[in-house]
Amino acid sequence: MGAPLRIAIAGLGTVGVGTVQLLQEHAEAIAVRCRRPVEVTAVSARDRHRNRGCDVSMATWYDDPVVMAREAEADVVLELIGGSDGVARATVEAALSAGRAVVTANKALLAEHGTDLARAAEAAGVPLAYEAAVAGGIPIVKALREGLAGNRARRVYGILNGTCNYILTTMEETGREFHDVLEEAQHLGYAEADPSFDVDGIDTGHKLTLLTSIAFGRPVDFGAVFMEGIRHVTAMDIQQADELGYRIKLLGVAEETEHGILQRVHPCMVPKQGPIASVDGVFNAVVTEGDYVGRAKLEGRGAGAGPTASAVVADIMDVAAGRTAPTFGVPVDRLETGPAASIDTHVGAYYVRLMVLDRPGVFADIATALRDTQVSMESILQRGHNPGEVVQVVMTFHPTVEAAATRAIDRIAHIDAVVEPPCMIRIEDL
Ligand SMILES: NC(=O)C1=CN([C@@H]2O[C@H](COP(=O)(O)OP(=O)(O)OC[C@H]3O[C@@H](n4cnc5c(N)ncnc54)[C@H](O)[C@@H]3O)[C@@H](O)[C@H]2O)C=CC1
Ligand SMILES: N[C@@H](CC=O)C(=O)O
Ligand code: NA
Repeated sequence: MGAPLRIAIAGLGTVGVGTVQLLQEHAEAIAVRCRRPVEVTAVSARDRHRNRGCDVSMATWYDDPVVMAREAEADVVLELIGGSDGVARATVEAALSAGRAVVTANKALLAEHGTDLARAAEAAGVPLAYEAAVAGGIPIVKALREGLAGNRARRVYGILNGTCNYILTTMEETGREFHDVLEEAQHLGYAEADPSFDVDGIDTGHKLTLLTSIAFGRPVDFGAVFMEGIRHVTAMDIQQADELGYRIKLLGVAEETEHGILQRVHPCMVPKQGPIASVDGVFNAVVTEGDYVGRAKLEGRGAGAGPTASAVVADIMDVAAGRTAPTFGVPVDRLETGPAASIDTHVGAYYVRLMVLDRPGVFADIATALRDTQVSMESILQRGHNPGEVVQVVMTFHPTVEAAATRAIDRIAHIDAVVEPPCMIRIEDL
């Protein structure tokens, strides 16, 4: 048995406590596999006296995680605080400067500053590990960076936010309202400190940024990600999707196109029989398409204490066993900058729901708008017939370039009888 690997933990919330519990419960098996024990020697959180249901009495307490990262008797610093700047970033930078390995679950931090932090880790000669930051318990970072490393990536996509998938699944199964279900996801420990990061697609954008870097060997480029969340998706849309043979999922998609790498996050209607549609609740799934391997899919819990701790501990065990890899798969100076494609260039089919005054001539106005913008309609259906009242009209467009679809929807939104902004959801054959 080698010398213990000493761990300092910054942040004792959902993920921090889950990690302490896992390390304690599986201490013996972890030591056997790593050929050395793993010991928590230092901890830091906001409130020293809070009962967290886990024992950290063996560790030295630090009020300031940055001081801990600099001074504690530790080989590895776990950053489990969150946030793309402030104390989380300062903690990681202090740890790397002090030559300590870092394990973090913080996708916001890495999506914003990952390239610089990877450079700092390289300069210090220590690993910066983040399996928990992408799709929680699914070992997708390891899979892409190691298991699939021989391939040239074509596309990587998936359900990357447990909170949104939980909300969409529960709304579909129970007909409950969005806000009610969001509160439940927060109680279960799935949501971010600010849940708008979940429901507005930002968290998925952060994770997609990291997947893009690893899969395509690019520096992180969060600014290039198109993001749209799930707030506008209603029970009506979920029901319409069902009737059309689809389910609605919030997806992150990164793909090579003739215009460059396109990174997009938005709700999608996906075929019920496809590989993504059946992934429910807090589960995430990531599908990768490589030139030699073809399609590979990984599925598992994307949020919550247990699954996230599982990924944090896997990273710790890699450090303990001396298994290291460059942060994004290749050294930072080999990451290749290239063009980023705009969402306007995306080609796909579209679902559009309108709320319109039920009166003659509305369909003719819609047809004119589509003719003028060169968009081809696949189907149109009016729900109900109530002259003078508001009724729902659902359309689908044949595959078209997004710029044209957007122009068409904008024209339609300006028709007098259209009383609410149209709801558009992209249809994907994924
Ligand atoms: N909850 C989940 O399912 C998942 C969370 N993550 C990420 O893990 C990280 C932690 O998330 P949670 O555990 O859910 O958050 P949390 O809010 O439950 O815990 C945050 C912890 O950080 C501590 N903290 C905050 N500010 C501090 C400061 N200035 N000094 C010292 N400690 C401070 C808090 O006291 C708390 O113990 C975030 O980056 C999050 O995005 C990643 C995957 C899943
Ligand atoms: N809030 C995130 C937590 C894991 O990354 C989610 O819901 O997926
Ligand atoms: Na993961």
